[in-house]
Order: sequence, then structure tokens, then C-alpha cells
Amino acid sequence: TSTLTLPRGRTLNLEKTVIMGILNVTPDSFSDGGQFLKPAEVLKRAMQLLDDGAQILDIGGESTRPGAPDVTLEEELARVIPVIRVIREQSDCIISIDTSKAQVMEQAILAGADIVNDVRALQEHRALEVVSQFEDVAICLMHMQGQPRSMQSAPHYDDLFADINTFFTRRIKACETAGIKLEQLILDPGFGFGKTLAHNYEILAKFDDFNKFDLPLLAGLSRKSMIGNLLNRDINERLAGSLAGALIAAQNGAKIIRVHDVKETADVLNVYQACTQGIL
Ligand SMILES: Cn1cnc2c(O)nc(N)nc21
Repeated sequence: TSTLTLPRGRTLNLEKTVIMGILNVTPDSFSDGGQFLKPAEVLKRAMQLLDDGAQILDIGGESTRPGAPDVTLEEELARVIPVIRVIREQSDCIISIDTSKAQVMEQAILAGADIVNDVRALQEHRALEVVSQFEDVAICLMHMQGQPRSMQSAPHYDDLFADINTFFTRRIKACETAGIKLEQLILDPGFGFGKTLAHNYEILAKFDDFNKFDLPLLAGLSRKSMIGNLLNRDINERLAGSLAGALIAAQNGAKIIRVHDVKETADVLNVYQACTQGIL
């Protein structure tokens, strides 16, 4: 499908690859190591991401990187809800909430979020029930093997693609049983979430295989260890590798690319689209 249904009668055209800009509001993402970013600072960053070409802002209050500490419900709400509110006051942009907690999903949607981006694919308590009560909220179902604390200790699959596809089939069925429509769903194989370096590059190389579900696919590999470990680059030296990954994901059928470096990724995708969309 080339259109994603959104709340309030809006839709997102997916004929051209869409950029999801990462707006982290977790302490380990704060430059000054502060406890909370002031909403005004976050708003400035959000507007910059939109100016640079992001159509979706992904707001996350709990780091999902390997070994990340858990965050309480209260803390996560305190981080993300004020940010959603302040952005929604200023912009009609598409907002996605990066969370696995049902109550954060509920509050975020009520505050104006359009997409639930859940690295646990609505498997946590009451997540399915809560999301199914909102007409047309979009949901990204991401594959993860294990949990962030331990998922990278020894990832193993009997059959990588069969396992991921079985997971998607089961989660899609669970959503349909809960009354969620296929048009609301996005699928994502979850780069780095219980995968070895080899697994990650096999997924990237054969990304188009997941298009068998005829649902929009999301790719999120920006600045990840699959880039850093391959190239032996620190987190702030992974732009070129991330851009290469974004281009390959787009060429291999990804419709939404989740990135930190929006401006540069937009340039890469615009060059790619000039070749494929015949605009010249
Ligand atoms: C929150 N988050 C971190 N990495 C991600 C990825 O690859 N996909 C999605 N959907 N969310 C992610």
C-alpha cells in the first residue's frame, strides 16, 4: 500500500521514501547530561528536523539500546508528554511515540501522537487493548529477539527470515483480532535488536523480502553498531555508513527511514528519487 492511514482523517503518502527524524528525550541523549531538556529546546530541535526534511518526528523517553536501564512510567510520561504537547501546539507534523508502555501510548495519542512506534510490537500488558480504542492511529510493529538488556549476548536463529516473518504474521493477527485494521500497520525487522552483525546485513541486503506482507516497511539503522562495528567508527563518526544504509534500505523497499541526520539523509534520498521517479 502506498498510503498510511493516520488519525483525524489525515494520510501519509508513501510513494516517496519518508524520513522519520529521531527526537530523543532520554538523559543519555542530552548534550549537557541534564535531567530534562527544556521543552523550548526540544521544540527548536523538532522544528529543525522538520525544516531539514523529516515528515515524522519519533519521540522516545526510554532508550532501547542494548543494556539500557528501565524507565518508570512516571518518568517516561514526564519526558515525552510535554514534548508532544508543545510540538502539537506549533505544528501539524506527524508525531510518533516510541514506547512499549500502554499508558504512555494512551497519553501520547491523547496529546496528539499519530503513530505508535513499539519496539516490542504491542506485546506488553494492555498495549493492544489501549491502541485498538483509537481510530486510525498507525502502529509500527518491530521485531526484537529477547529484551534490550540481553538481546545482544548471543543472537541465534534457525532461519532468520522465516523467524522474523513468523513473528510479523503472529503480531499482525493479534492486531486484527483486537480490531486494528491492516491499513494502520507498519512492519520493521529491527536492526540491532537481537541480531549479529551478519544478521543485520543479511536483513539489509534482502530487505525487500518483507514486502510480501504488502505493508509499509520501516528501517532504522542510523548510527547503530552494525555501522560502528563494521567500520570501527565511534558513534559520531557513523554518518557516511548510515547514509549508505539509508540508501540501500530505500532501494530495497523501505518506505520510512528512521534517522538522526535528517538533512543529509534527505539529500541522499532526493538524489535517489531523481533517478527512480523520473522527475527530470
Ligand atoms: C526506537 N527505535 C530504535 N531503533 C529502532 C528501529 O530500528 N526501528 C524502530 N521502529 N524503532 C526504533
